[in-house]
Amino acid sequence: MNTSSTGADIGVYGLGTMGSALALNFADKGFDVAVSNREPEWIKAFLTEAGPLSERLTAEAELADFVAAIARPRSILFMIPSGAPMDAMIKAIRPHLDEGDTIIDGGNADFNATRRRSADFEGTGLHYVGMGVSGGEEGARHGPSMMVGGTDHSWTQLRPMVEAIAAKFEGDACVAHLGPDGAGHFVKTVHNGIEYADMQMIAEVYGMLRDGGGQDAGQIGALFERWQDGPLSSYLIEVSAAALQSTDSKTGKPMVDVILDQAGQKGTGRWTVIEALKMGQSANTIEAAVGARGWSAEKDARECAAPLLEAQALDASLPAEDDLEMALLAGRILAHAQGFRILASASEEFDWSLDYARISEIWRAGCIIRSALLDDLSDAFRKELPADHLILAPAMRARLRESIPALRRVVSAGVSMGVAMPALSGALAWYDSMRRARGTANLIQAQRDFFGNHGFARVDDAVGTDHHGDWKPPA
Ligand SMILES: NC(=O)C1=CN([C@@H]2O[C@H](COP(=O)(O)OP(=O)(O)OC[C@H]3O[C@@H](n4cnc5c(N)ncnc54)[C@H](OP(=O)(O)O)[C@@H]3O)[C@@H](O)[C@H]2O)C=CC1
Ligand SMILES: O=C(CO)[C@H](O)[C@H](O)COP(=O)(O)O
Repeated sequence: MNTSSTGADIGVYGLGTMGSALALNFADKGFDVAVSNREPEWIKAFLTEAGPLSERLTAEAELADFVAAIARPRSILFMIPSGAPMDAMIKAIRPHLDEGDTIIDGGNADFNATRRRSADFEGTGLHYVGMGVSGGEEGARHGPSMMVGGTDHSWTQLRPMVEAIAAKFEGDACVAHLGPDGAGHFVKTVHNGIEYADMQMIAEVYGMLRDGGGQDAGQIGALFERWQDGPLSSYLIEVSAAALQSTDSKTGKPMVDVILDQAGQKGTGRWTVIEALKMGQSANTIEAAVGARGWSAEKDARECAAPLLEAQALDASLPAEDDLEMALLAGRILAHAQGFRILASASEEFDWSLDYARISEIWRAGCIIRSALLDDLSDAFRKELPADHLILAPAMRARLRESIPALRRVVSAGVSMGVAMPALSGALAWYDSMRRARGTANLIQAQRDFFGNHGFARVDDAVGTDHHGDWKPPA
């Protein structure tokens, strides 16, 4: 057991894509890093890749030696698959830890597991941090956005190191302590939900231009590249533009044309939707994006259906490029608003006091959903926000006033042409539901009371919920 206050500043366990990049980032910023990995042969390869930075690295194959190489109180970052592997590693490392040490799970973890593990650590003198990390390999190596959940003790210990390696937006480090236990992993999960929605909406516009407009990948990529200079400027538009303009060296075809149309998913989008539904919320734009990945997986059924089901399309022309751009902007605002609505519900449910302005700020650089919009969102959260709803912020209302007509034209064209736009049309449906003071749930309540005697509140007595209807018998 190491009782010494000397040793590495931090330990990084798991030298895969993210762990190795983060370890090098820490070393680059002048921190001494102890590293280890399940398969020890990767450690040697990693040290070779580190080049001169290896001077700052201490590599240990045995868990006990790895822990002993870190100065106390220790910060030990795990970048491994969450779930069972993380539980097993906690069990294995725990006997080697000392009072004040912190274990950090930097993977994409289910926040429920993070809350459970944090509760297990409570009162033991050990600390558990759930830290969402976004930015992929490049971000991890040169500046990720990080969402930290855990105790103040751990944050004090970690802060100088994570601020040093984080992406910077105009000098501001894109990392924050967002709350206790699962707060950081929850915010990362919702970040990924918004990521799914934004990716899906971009793919829907690609689909309209390809299937409705007959454009090739290069043309669409060039259009997206031009959009980088406007209000849609973002990492996801940038990578989509580059991907569409890439060529497969094997066939000479556009890269995207040789990729099977079945999207993978590791769970964070689905968790966003599940947690939202559990809290009585529906982020339908995010749901549509998760659902669309599910539909994409049904390749055999779609191939079977293609010659059997007709589009029976109506006359419509391809929307103007400006309309497509504005429709995507409206969809992006609405998807973010839905994500922040989920965060607000969770903050209330788990008593986290999440700071939405700060969350927008740490998403402005380093992470996958970074975009010009996020700077406006952080401003909006710091100013007047009627009913705590992002879409009611004056600046967002102005953006929506400009862009909703385009979203209507694009969704109408998609419906007429038979081009599926589940996320964009879902965003519009949400907007139209939210702007209607009197919706249609009065009929749902009538139906419930009619067949199940469930009761309802009256417009002239909204407090009581036990009113029943004077129902006419069915004919
Ligand atoms: N890739 C990305 O863009 C992002 C990934 N993440 C998250 O970061 C974490 C790591 O992802 P990534 O680096 O991409 O994954 P990789 O597959 O590149 O690396 C996985 C690492 O975990 C180790 N590992 C796997 N299973 C176990 C186990 N049962 N016990 C101990 N160690 C194990 C592997 O060790 P070995 O070499 O022995 O196989 C390897 O070091 C994941 O939780 C992921 O969700 C978060 C943000 C972005
Ligand atoms: O966390 C990430 C980015 O923020 C990872 O890239 C994540 O793997 C993306 O999710 P999925 O694999 O489900 O598309």
